[in-house]
Amino acid sequence: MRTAQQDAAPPTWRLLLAYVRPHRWALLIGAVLSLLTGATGLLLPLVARELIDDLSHDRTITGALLLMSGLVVANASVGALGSYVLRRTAESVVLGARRALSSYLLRLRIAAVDRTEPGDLMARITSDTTLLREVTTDSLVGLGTGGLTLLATVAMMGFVDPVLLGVTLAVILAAGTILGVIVPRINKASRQAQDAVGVMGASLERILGALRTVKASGAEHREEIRLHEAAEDSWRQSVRAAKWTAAAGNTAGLAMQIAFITVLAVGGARVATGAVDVGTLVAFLLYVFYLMSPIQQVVGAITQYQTGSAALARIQEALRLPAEPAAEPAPLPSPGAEPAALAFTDVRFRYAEDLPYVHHGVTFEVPARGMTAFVGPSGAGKTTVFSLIERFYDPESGAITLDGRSVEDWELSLLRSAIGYVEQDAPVLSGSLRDNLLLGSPEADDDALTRVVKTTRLDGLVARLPKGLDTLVGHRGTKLSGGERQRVAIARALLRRPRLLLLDEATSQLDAVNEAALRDTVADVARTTTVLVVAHRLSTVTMADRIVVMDAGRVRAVGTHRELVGADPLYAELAATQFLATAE
Ligand SMILES: Nc1ncnc2c1ncn2[C@@H]1O[C@H](COP(=O)(O)OP(=O)(O)OP(=O)(O)O)[C@@H](O)[C@H]1O
Repeated sequence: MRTAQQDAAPPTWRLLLAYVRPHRWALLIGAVLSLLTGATGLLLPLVARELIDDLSHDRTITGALLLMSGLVVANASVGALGSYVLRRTAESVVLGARRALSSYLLRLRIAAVDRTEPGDLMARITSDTTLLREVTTDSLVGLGTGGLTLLATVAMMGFVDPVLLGVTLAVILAAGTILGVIVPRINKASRQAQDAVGVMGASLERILGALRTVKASGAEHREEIRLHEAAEDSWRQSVRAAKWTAAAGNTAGLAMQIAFITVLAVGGARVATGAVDVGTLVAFLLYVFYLMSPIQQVVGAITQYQTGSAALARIQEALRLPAEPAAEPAPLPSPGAEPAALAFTDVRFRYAEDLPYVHHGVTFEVPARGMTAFVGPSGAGKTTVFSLIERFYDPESGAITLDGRSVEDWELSLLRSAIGYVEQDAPVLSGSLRDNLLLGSPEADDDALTRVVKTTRLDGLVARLPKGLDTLVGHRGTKLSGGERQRVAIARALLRRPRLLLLDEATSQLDAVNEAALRDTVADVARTTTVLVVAHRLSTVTMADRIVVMDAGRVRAVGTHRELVGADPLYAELAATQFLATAE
């Protein structure tokens, strides 16, 4: 999902600061506590020098010992508190990123979702945001506190013996040059590892979304191989990142050991010539030893930043996908609201620039109230009409008006609240039957619910289910039959009291009794609401007030069943064949 805009994206550190800004005070407190920990540690070598001095001059060491113990205890307790504050803040940063990302993903334009893999988007919310935790604490704070402690330590070393400091810095600079080569490799490998996790998420989503088909097709083994390949790819890249991270850590560790030995040798020589005393050498060596922690912190910060910035880049990519404007949920139409009138005028539309046109200039009018059926061969563009009304996509040219006003001028939430939409495959979400029915109208009262359950003939099902409306329906409603799912979807749409009902009829047949009952329900609804049906059954078509015949992205005829059977050969053929029933 790399986009051309990525090159123009702001630098990662700026993005990271944007996530961190709301928590800056907590972060500052954590950083100050970390610095205090460092400062208490920095005083220890000086106290040690004092102690050795006292010993060599036969002075009492009780004071120095007490000071040392106090510093050690302060170091540990302030360190623990600082660590807690930082980790808590890092979790808050992750929470903020997850909130922002999940809100954004719910607003994504359908066209953007068409171009992405939902599993990959899920990985961005779950796994990539987790990596922000480390980048906040280890990286941002580590770089700040580690860097400051490093500078303070270097200053103390310069104060103790500038010559030995020169020796130490030369070794550190050499190590720094090597690190400059290693660090970009960590970034690249981390990015690829996270991309592979995304691929794995996408594969999982693909399989779990069609597990029955996968099993029925005997495709488990092939799918297993694909999953394993993605997992192994992530492993390979993570191992590569681990290799470079380990190399970076070891380079820092090795540099410190070399510095320690060099300081010991050069310092020993300086003690021998009387340039410095033993206490100074011991204090300096303690500082070299002490230097290890901030250096490792800084190196860790830089390596963690590489992993985190790779994750951050993936998060930002998702946040740059086209989305709908954020809006408060709109109120549902009031009871008895007027039905809506609809018109398409010369609408041209294609799903993407590299795809052929689906609508080549679609024009039709639907007055308020009554039922309009859309018929035509598969792929004629009937469902696309509904998608354009809902503004899941916008046409390239032409006009779509609802109540005489272009749908583009409607506030999106208001437009959608006026419409009830039943998709062809009638999706049912996991949760209870009640949750599903109330999805679009959470405020509907029990009376309305009971009425709708009755009109959609779900009452028999509710009575049969162990917990009635509160029975869980399983992932994607797998515990319901196809016909039941369809009726749930219709009930859900009706509960919204839509001014325009879009019904994409399932191609599968309902049983005769339920089909007749639903037909009556839809006919009933059409008396007070504008109903548009993509019809696959002759029984539906014959009761429509008007039929729009579509073919290859154009409207070729509009009329009643009787008119069209005689006037339009395609309709006559469809009526005779596809609808599988005899004309009245
Ligand atoms: N999201 C999409 N992205 C790209 N092309 C799409 C998309 N949805 C549909 N199409 C294409 O647009 C054309 C019209 O699809 P549409 O679903 O509107 O047809 P339909 O008349 O409703 O067909 P059916 O009766 O089979 O449901 C088809 O060729 C289809 O492949």
